[in-house]
Amino acid sequence: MRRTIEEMVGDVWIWVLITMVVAVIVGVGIDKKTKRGLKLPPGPPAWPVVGCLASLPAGHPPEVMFAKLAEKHGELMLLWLGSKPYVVASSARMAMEFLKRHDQEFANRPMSVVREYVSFKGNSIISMSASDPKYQRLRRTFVMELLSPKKIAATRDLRKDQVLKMLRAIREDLDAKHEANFTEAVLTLGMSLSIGLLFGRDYGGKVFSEEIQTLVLTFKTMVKYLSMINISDLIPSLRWLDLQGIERGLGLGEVQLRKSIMALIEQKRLDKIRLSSDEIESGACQRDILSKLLSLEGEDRLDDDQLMGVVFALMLAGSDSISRGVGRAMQELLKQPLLHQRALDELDEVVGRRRLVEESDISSLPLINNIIKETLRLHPPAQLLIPHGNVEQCEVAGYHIPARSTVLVNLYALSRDPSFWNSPLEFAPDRFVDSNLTVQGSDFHYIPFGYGRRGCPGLNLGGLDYCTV
Ligand code: HEM
Repeated sequence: MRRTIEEMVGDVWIWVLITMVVAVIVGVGIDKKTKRGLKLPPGPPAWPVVGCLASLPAGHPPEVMFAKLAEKHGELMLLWLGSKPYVVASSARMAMEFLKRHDQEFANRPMSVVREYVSFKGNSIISMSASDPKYQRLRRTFVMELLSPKKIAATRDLRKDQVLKMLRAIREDLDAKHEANFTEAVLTLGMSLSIGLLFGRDYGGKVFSEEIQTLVLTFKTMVKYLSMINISDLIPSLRWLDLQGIERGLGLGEVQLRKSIMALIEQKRLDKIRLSSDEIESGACQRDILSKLLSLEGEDRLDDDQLMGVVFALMLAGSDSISRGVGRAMQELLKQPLLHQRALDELDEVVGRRRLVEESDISSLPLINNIIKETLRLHPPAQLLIPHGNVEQCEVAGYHIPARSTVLVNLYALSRDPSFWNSPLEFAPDRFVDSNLTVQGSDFHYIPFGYGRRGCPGLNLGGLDYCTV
């Protein structure tokens, strides 16, 4: 029997109603069980199902909203967003509790709908569980080999090529149109640095091959979903409705991503078969990250989902952080012509105008180094780090943290804390003169790369990329 659209829509709403009622009952149950006899961190009052969503200060980016709430509720807060517990650390002391003292308990990554798709079902280095032996081996390979200072030094020419290509592109645009889109140029550079590192030097550059162009386009769509708040994450019982249509888009994007990344992986596999024994001997099959990952054997061997997960994670970690940071540094310099001039004078004195900056010059450029440190203080690419998570309920600073909480360390609040920073809102690179603060994170009020077992393995490369650009 044919049913009218009205009847079908009516059915959907009956299901929404039933789901909400069940969720309220379950929500109240969970709420009571979680709160009984436990000292939970302070936070805004929460209603079943929607939690404290209605009382959040609207119209701000999440890090600003959480910093505002922390002024009222304190350095450690528990927010029920929908039916999910979110714990926000807003001070250096609390950052140390989670990232150092309780590092092991909070070294997992909570899953979300979008992360399921972009990690190819939890198979990316960013989202694998910290207790998974495969994650531990992969992370060791990254830190000790792929992103080690020696390996990074070996890829110096690749970075130089990419920067030269960007400068040439800007020059050509200036000559032809008397204007150049610097933001676009830096975005392309961030992407080509990542792609070059992942796939090898032939793949980077201003003009990407067709496969790479498709990959970059799909990548950008998926990144957009990453920054959206998805109702299905906050109220999982409504996931089947996909109210914002996000999961539909993610499904289509994932199919395209798989196609594009697998084509590149297959190409690499073929390239490897064609190499002569001399080339294999000289290490030619391990020059880029993907070739090295394809050469892992035995228990280290990665399956296709894990390879794709790593490719996406590195495109995200490498390209976005660099291009956003460099853009922010330029904006700050344009606002302060005197500081800009001092930076140019330093470059003139140390490098001159006849050659480009070499990576070996960087240690002789104190002001440029401090500009980068200050940019990473005020505009870290991951203002809330990447969410951490715990499996079991545990105690932190005298408070019970519910099992399966999402833990956010708010760098925005840390880097504006007046007990650590004078005039914290000012972009003032000279604050780092005679200071021992380093980006390695020995002081918890300054941890732009995170800290501990989930801290950024690309720290050496990230810093270099900034300086070179
Ligand atoms: C200035 C540039 C960069 C900054 C500021 C930065 C910052 C961060 C931060 C804050 C995290 C999360 C730490 C946590 O959750 O505790 C992270 C994770 C990560 N970063 Fe970076 N990053 C940068 C560049 C890079 C580069 C160039 C790469 C690699 C090519 C990279 C690879 C990664 C990976 C794989 C993770 C996930 C680690 C894990 O979950 O075990 N990053 N980064």
